[in-house]
Amino acid sequence: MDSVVESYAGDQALMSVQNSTISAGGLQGVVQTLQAISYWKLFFTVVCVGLVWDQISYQTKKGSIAGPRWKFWPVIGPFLESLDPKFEEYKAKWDSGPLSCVSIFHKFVVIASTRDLARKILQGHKYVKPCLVDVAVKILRPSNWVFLDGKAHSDYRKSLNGLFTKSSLAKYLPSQEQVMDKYLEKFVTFSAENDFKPQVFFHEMREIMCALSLKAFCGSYITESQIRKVADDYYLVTAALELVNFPIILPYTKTWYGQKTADMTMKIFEKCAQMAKDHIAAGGKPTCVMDAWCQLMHDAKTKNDEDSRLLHREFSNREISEAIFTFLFASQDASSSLACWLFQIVADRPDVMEKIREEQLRVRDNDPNKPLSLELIEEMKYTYMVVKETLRYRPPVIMVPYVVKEKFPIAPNYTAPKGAMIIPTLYPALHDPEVYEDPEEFIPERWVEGSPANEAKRNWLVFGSGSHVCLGQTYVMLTFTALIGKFAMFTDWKHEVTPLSEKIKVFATIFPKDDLHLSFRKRDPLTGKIEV
Ligand code: HEM
Repeated sequence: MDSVVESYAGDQALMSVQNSTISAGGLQGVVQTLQAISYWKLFFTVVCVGLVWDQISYQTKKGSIAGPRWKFWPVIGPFLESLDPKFEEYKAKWDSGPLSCVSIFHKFVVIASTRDLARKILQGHKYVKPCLVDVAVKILRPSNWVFLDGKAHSDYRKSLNGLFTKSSLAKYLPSQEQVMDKYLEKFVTFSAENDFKPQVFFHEMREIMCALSLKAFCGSYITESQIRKVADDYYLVTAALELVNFPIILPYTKTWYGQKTADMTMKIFEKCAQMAKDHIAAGGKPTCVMDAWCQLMHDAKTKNDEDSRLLHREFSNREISEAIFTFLFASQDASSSLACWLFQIVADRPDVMEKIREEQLRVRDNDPNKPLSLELIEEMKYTYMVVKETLRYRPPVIMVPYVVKEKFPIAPNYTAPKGAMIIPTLYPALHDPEVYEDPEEFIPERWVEGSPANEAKRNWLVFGSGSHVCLGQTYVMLTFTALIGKFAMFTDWKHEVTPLSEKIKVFATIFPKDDLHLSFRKRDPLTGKIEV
């Protein structure tokens, strides 16, 4: 970099601009000088000044925190590496210091890798707000609630909280169980078609997650073919919202396909919202998130406390569809990541599988067909701990990008500049050896009540913290405890361990690098007999 700066700095153009400006002593002199220099000289002068400015700006913002001494690649910074992010590179960055930085194009990025700094950012809503890629506004639409900040955001959030309470979630379980039963069969059939030889299950895991969410959100208002269409196309939205993407939507590009898929999905949701309104208006009982929302609006009419007043207005079908789309957006990648690791980890540990199976039958009094209910899931203490430990061991979301709204004195020796991206990392806190003994080991029992892990609430950053903490966290714990329990009872699945199984691939969230090779067979839950 030094040589680049020096070679441009040596260019006579810069010198001649300065000298003649001073001697002419006025505007006329400047104009004459500019006329005298060639376009090439002017061009190189501008480039040169830009490069020097880029380095100075980087140095000023970096201050004393860890990070490259200079921007090795002028202007672009480590842009090319960011196109193919590697977990090991992220980890090296976290290990380089509690606060570190990089600069990509004009974006200055601060990374916080200790528990306390991560929490400080997540809870620092006075200084920061969530940062989505530029194109997200177009895909999720500018009117979407996720772009609200401060009081407007917290009021809107309050009106949504009622959709994810335990009592509301209990009402979505019957339709979710239907999806689980369907996919039990589907995974076995898919495996049979490949002679039960292990095959990539990454896409199947994404599909079941999408189907489970859509059923919980839209209940019976969404048809099977609509579920299939959204599940098939949803990856186009993930690809469109990758951290590095072209901010203008041009036809037939990734972002264009992403926007088309989002519009198609929101259209479906709008129709479902009207059906939910009609159902509740006719005195029907809520069975999905949309119903629950309409019921809350309906019930609020006769109440006048502060929270009910937030629901006094009629949320339009379009508004409901946009919010439900954000739930799908927030859930799809993280849930697929959890599903992949959970099925891999349990298959690789027969003792864990055995304990889950034993518990599943015990809590059902040996009736494997006992329907799912909130009370039943709450008895599945061991299975719950397996889900929780998977989330700690392989947290789906490793970093949460925020943007600095106003100068943020994050540490005694460092103030993050306005406009910078600031990223609290969640992984290091969840692998902190001071809190989790043998953090690289998978130990579900570490979560028993009263244990050091359970008491260390400040380290539990899997779902974030503060005003944007995950809205779906209870949903995640209940759904996954129920899901892995049912699969353990009714199927026997084998995982083919490859050299890449334990390696981490970053694709928005984290996945096994070999895309998960599995095979499922039917199993009799009472005798343990496996169908061949
Ligand atoms: C394993 C699954 C999941 C993980 C690990 C996860 C994790 C997270 C994290 C880390 C955040 C950012 C929190 C912060 O900034 O402090 C978040 C936000 C959010 N999550 Fe989740 N999530 C998961 C599933 C879900 C599901 C299933 C839903 C919906 C049903 C959901 C809805 C949301 C929403 C709406 C937000 C934004 C909240 C706001 O801005 O107020 N998430 N999640």
